[in-house]
Amino acid sequence: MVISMWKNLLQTMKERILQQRRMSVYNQAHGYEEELVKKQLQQFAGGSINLTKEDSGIGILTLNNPKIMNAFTGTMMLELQERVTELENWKDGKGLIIYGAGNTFCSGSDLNVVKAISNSQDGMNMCMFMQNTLTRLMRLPLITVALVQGKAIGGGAELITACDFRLMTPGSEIRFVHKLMGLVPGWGGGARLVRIVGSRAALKLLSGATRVDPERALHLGLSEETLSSSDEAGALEEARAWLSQYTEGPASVIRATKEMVAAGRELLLEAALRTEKDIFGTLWGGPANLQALATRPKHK
Ligand SMILES: CCCC(=O)SCCNC(=O)CCNC(=O)[C@H](O)C(C)(C)COP(=O)(O)OP(=O)(O)OC[C@H]1O[C@@H](n2cnc3c(N)ncnc32)[C@H](O)[C@@H]1OP(=O)(O)O
Repeated sequence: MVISMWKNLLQTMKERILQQRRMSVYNQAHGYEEELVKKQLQQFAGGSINLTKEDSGIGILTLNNPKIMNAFTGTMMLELQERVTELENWKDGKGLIIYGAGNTFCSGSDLNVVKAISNSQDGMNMCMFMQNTLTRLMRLPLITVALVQGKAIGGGAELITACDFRLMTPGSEIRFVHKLMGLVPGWGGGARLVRIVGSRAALKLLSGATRVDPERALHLGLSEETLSSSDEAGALEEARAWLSQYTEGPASVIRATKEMVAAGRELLLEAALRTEKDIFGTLWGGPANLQALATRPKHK
């Protein structure tokens, strides 16, 4: 009995690790040693990443290091990974809002960390760690929204591109300042930005280190809407209401919809079509489908 429970536990852990590896971009085959990277990031402490999971199926992820405009310390990078793992295992989740404490989004990587790991190998390790985490965030079966108040700068601008949607508050700004730091994006924000706004607009925003205000972001399709509130509580409430238009209904259907769109976005057509068929198969004849049929709805 104990042995079989132990075997089941091992099997579950193995499946979870395999699933995370499939979701990630880098593993040992790419010379990426996650445990070593984690040990190094652990040395740069400060701030936190907090997650609350609401009964409505909406999660709220807070970047919390307001003294330095929510810049990412090493431990915040580690905590972000932990929170993403928690969200991957949240089976009732439907949506996620990411925002920054203290009325501003995030000013990228903590410059103290940037200076301390300024050799190429350490930089690449940090880049692979963050790309893995943000890719897993992007692939969550949740509809994700970045609520941009204040500034989203550098790595903060990269983080918002890992969300499905962006909402901005009046006076807020998105800015890829990498060029001014002698860099290009490294957390996957360059590749994702091209897919969101197209290569010409992305090239302008990156090579000009351009300030993007809410009006320009709307015009580029980088933001969905400019909210009317500037204060934290009001903006969060507006973001919740905006997201709830898309998360109403059974979790199984919302999650399947996001997974299908993510496959369409990332895979070649034939693979995306096969994935769509597989996802369809999980819903057809299922509880939400049968209930809808039983109530004979008309979609007037
Ligand atoms: C692949 C990842 C690439 C990266 O993310 S590299 C990092 C890119 N980010 C940056 O270079 C941001 C540098 N900071 C700034 O430009 C300005 O602080 C910023 C964000 C425009 C805000 O300007 P202001 O509104 O005038 O506020 P401020 O400068 O007085 O900042 C308030 C306090 O926050 C600190 N801070 C802001 N961003 C930081 C960061 N990334 N790392 C470390 N500390 C940071 C800033 O030094 C200031 O602290 P203090 O009051 O001087 O002690």
